[in-house]
Amino acid sequence: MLEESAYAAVTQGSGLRRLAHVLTVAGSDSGGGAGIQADIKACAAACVYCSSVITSVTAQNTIGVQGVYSLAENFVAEQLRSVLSDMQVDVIKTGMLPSPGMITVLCQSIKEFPVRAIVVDPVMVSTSGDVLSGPSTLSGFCKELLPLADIVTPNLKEASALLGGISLDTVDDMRFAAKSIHDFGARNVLVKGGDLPGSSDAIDVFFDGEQFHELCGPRIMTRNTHGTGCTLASYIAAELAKGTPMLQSVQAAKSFVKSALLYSKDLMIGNGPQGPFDHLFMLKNQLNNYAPKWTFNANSLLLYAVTDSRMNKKWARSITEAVKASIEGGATIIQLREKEAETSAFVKTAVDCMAICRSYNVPLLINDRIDVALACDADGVHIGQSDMPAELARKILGPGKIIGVSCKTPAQAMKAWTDGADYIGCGGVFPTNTKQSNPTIGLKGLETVCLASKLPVVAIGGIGAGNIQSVMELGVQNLKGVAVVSALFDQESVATETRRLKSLLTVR
Ligand SMILES: Cc1ncc(COP(=O)(O)OP(=O)(O)O)c(N)n1
Ligand SMILES: Cc1ncsc1CCOP(=O)(O)O
Ligand SMILES: [Mg+2]
Repeated sequence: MLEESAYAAVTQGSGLRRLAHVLTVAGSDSGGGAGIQADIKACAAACVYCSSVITSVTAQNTIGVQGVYSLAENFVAEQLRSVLSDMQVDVIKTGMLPSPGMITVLCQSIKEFPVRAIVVDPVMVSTSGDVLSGPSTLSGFCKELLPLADIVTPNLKEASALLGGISLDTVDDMRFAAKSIHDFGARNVLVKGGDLPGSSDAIDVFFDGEQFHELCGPRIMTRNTHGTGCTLASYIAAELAKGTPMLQSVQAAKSFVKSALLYSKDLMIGNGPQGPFDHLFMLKNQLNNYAPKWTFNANSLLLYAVTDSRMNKKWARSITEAVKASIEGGATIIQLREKEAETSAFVKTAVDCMAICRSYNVPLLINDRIDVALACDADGVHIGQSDMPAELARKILGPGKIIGVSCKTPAQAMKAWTDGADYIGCGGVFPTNTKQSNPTIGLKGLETVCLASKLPVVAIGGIGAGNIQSVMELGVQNLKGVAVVSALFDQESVATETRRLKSLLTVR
């Protein structure tokens, strides 16, 4: 998942690495906003290698499609053979497939050279309204390609076309469409509701054959939406290629498209009504808000130091001194939990602590305060059930920041995951004076939440030298560490106590 290297670098016996690899089979957009060009940029943004088989060349710009020149089917077959017989493709993503014969050729290649997943974007009509693959391809999509698809991503028009032209006007209609398209054999269906009238939000319906998920996001008011469908499908393919699970891949792709549209909303490329957006926006954002999410490594949860200004005051040390000592003792991630600090003092301390943490390459998170996290360019935030909702925090912070959410139940853990969190903090495990009115869940409760969580977990609450090993001995694979306040900071020597806990965590 996230801790996997963005490059999905598999170190092989020889020391060689390989990149996660998406093959896009799609049409070229001379304007560069959609088609093959969008697919390659989306994969590049997701740090995934992208090879390309071109099915058709379009003369296209921000005004519309001026011409389409489709390649001979046997030459598409030749391109497919060249790539698939030589390279280790993880995922195939399909876009414009202009003829039934092209679909047949593709399905034959998929059967001859199986890959880990197939993502089908059933491109039929361009955003400007021009037909890119006509009704003659419908049967090929439904009968040949969809049964091979791991996910298909139609917009409302495409979903309607696949279902014989039915009208789709409500979210209930979209659910019906998702289920009906699933019946063609696609394992997952994402019906995109961007065009659904009468709603300020864009609602997509995801169906995995058992459960429906409504994925809501704000409608971003911009002319620069050309290529969003291609980009979404390619980003899903890229995430799948890295090993991310399906629903999470869809969410990562939605989050990426949203950030790209927001970043590009005032761009002006071309004079027509629909402009392209900037896929590689994160390369340009010096503030790092859009830095790729893979900077989070769940192993950094191992010894998680959470500060407390009252305790540090009691022992006559500053927060910066306490943070530095805990890192020198072996803390692997820091959270500034300064409940009583005034905003300006908190920001100043946070900026100083960031400088320390950066110099040691240890991530620093801010408790509760998204504004402070933004102000000091922290690595992320930790929020509780009554703080800013994680989904909103993700919207504000973008995909590049770490978000942790406190969870006591499997349902909360599931929600944290669908909201786009990176890890959960689970507890209080044992009673503690640091947070007295907090109900405890015990080791059993911790185990239950870990087993239900799709995210890495850090245990918190009353943990110290006497019980740290009983926590880690639970031996649940996604329990990555312990978060500690008083056992580090209500002590005379922070470095000594951190070292003691670290050695207990690392004994074999
Ligand atoms: C790692 C970690 N886990 C849980 C918490 C608790 O956060 P929250 O529920 O928001 O309570 P407060 O810390 O705000 O009192 C945490 N801070 N860190
Ligand atoms: C912030 C928090 N959330 C759950 S318990 C807790 C306090 C943990 O403090 P300590 O490590 O001193 O028990
Ligand atoms: Mg909180």
